[in-house]
Amino acid sequence: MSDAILVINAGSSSLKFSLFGLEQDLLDLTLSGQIEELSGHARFIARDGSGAGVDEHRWSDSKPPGHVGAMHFLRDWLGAQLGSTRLLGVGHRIVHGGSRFARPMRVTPALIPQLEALTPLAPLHQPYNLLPIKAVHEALPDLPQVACFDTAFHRSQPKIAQMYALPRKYMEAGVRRYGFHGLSFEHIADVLPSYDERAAHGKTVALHLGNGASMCALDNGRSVAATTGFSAVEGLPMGTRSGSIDPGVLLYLQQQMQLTPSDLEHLLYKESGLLGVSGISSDMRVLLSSGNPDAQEAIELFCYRIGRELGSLAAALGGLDAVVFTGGIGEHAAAIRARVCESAAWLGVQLDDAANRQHAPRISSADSRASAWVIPANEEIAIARHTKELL
Ligand SMILES: Nc1ncnc2c1ncn2[C@@H]1O[C@H](COP(=O)(O)OP(=O)(O)O)[C@@H](O)[C@H]1O
Ligand SMILES: CC(=O)OP(=O)(O)O
Ligand SMILES: [Mg+2]
Repeated sequence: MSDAILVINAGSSSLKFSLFGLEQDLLDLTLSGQIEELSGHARFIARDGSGAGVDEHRWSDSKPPGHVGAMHFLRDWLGAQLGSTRLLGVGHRIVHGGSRFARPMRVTPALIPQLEALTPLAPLHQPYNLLPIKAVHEALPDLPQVACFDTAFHRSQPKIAQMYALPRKYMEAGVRRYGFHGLSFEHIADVLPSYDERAAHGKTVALHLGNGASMCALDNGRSVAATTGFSAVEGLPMGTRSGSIDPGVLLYLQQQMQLTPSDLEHLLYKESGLLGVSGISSDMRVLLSSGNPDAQEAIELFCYRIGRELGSLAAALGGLDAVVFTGGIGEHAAAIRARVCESAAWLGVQLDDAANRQHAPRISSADSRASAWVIPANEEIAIARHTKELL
């Protein structure tokens, strides 16, 4: 009988899983998959450890599974796959750990309401993250579960980087910068020494450019600043999120254009970013292949904001030794990386065009003062490692 750890990454629109075999203390990916667009054109795809497809399924557009249906599907599907494999535990990505949880936590009945209480801080992520924890707890109460927080990696930031200039009572009430995508940045910091010692121990900006997008300043592998703050809306424009916006705009929209708080939430999280500016799609692939001028402007704004944030994070670091691209866009969109690197020429980044087109790990030229890298995102391995350690 073999042992395994299951990792679940439940997002706002997708449910992903990875199964890691555990042999002689080594984690080995044996199965992974995801159900995407849970409330739209829902589809399931599963792959084995080598990346070869093993199964797929589609739901009719009129009957998407939603989060609960997707979980039931996955429970039955995984149940059939596990055979004699013994599950040692389940690790989960939890977007918000608040100011309290700075490291992964073993799930107990007492922890669940504490995590639920953080829902107002991440209304579009936290409830979905908690759903599978509760489902596993109800079905298999003795199976150990571990909660791994996206915010935890950023607790190393100096206090000043975590502050807003509001009266102190608001900071004391939890209104502060938390930072997100921490599991992805932690993975980058973990593997960076095998790519570039100077980047690993120096001043590096990691760019997680996926559907959600953010950047993190790493000094010797520790987060010292990030573009996301109190919520996962701050910072870069994202697939459907606005990114940073003058708070005066929100007051104006409420007071003069009569948007309610829930209208504003929908606008900022679901209707803005690449989708809002292009009017076409939140998907970078669609925008890159579109001749529509609004789509091109959405891309231009995305890259412009990244360029400005890069300058800001380099200032927080006091220099720049390297940039690292990760996430769906960061790993696959050579044209976006080229634009970002071009805007970072003043910081010493010089692209090697051929390497960039091949998504080679090193995409900067040999004489580039700061190096540039493409490293695949792997939040799941970070979660699996924490889960193994806590068990
Ligand atoms: N080959 C590609 N070229 C350009 N963009 C891509 C490519 N593959 C994926 N992307 C983009 O990556 C984004 C999704 O990133 P991903 O990290 O997979 O998302 P999530 O945040 O949901 O995990 C989408 O905007 C998608 O268009
Ligand atoms: C925190 C966040 O933005 O997550 P995601 O990229 O999964 O939406
Ligand atoms: Mg993601």
